[in-house]
Amino acid sequence: MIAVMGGTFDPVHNGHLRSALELCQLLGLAEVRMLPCHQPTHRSRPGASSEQRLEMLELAIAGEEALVVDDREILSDRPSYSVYTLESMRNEYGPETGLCWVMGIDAFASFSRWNQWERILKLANLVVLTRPGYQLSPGSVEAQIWQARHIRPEQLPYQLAGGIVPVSLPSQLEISATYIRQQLFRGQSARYLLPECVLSYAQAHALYRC
Ligand SMILES: Nc1ncnc2c1ncn2[C@@H]1O[C@H](COP(=O)(O)OP(=O)(O)OP(=O)(O)O)[C@@H](O)[C@H]1O
Ligand SMILES: O=C(O)c1ccc[n+]([C@@H]2O[C@H](COP(=O)([O-])O)[C@@H](O)[C@H]2O)c1
Repeated sequence: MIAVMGGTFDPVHNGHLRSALELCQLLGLAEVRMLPCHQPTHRSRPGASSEQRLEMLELAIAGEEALVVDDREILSDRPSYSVYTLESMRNEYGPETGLCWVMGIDAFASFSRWNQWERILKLANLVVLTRPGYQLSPGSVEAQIWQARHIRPEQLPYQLAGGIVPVSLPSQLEISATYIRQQLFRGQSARYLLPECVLSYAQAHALYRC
């Protein structure tokens, strides 16, 4: 089974890293693939370039066997639609490999607005990480999809795609890249929210400043 956590990672922080590591342990996976997007279609242009976000991610996970960078979106010159990415992964890993797209429930809350979301569910399972303070709106399309498709983590090895697996990880670190960027814009410290090497990189490259 292949698990991939897509993100803008502008910058990557301990909320992403700790979640990916704990998920890897919880599901008994060899690794989680960390996939930075290149040209986000759903949000404004990131503060750091694709190459800088990729370099920060590489620094952050250096020496951690359970986390692996997947640079396929950055190497591709087209808009970063997850459906294309999952098609590419399906072609690479073949029809018999289970694929899991990992996301926070905040991201899942707008899943019905993703490009070809129904096709995404034909290509992969969704692993949705619960986060304090985030809930699906009752009656929303996402709440209906959730209701219709949720499965338990133990069922994942037998389901190649189409299931939704809610996961509550032990660490629920309420860290966001938005807050980190705000701290740096204000000239305030962002220490302990992200790896020191990533913070040093951001400072050395004058990222997230006015
Ligand atoms: N602290 C966290 N704990 C668990 N999942 C997270 C956390 N922060 C982000 N995620 C999830 O990681 C994925 C990538 O997130 P992203 O790169 O947008 O980070 P972010 O901190 O939410 O950034 P921003 O504040 O810029 O929107 C998304 O699926 C998101 O839900
Ligand atoms: O394909 C889409 O339409 C789509 C819409 C919103 C988000 N995504 C992907 O979801 C991942 C998390 O997005 P974000 O904004 O939380 O960093 C990232 O890999 C995005 O490319 C994808």
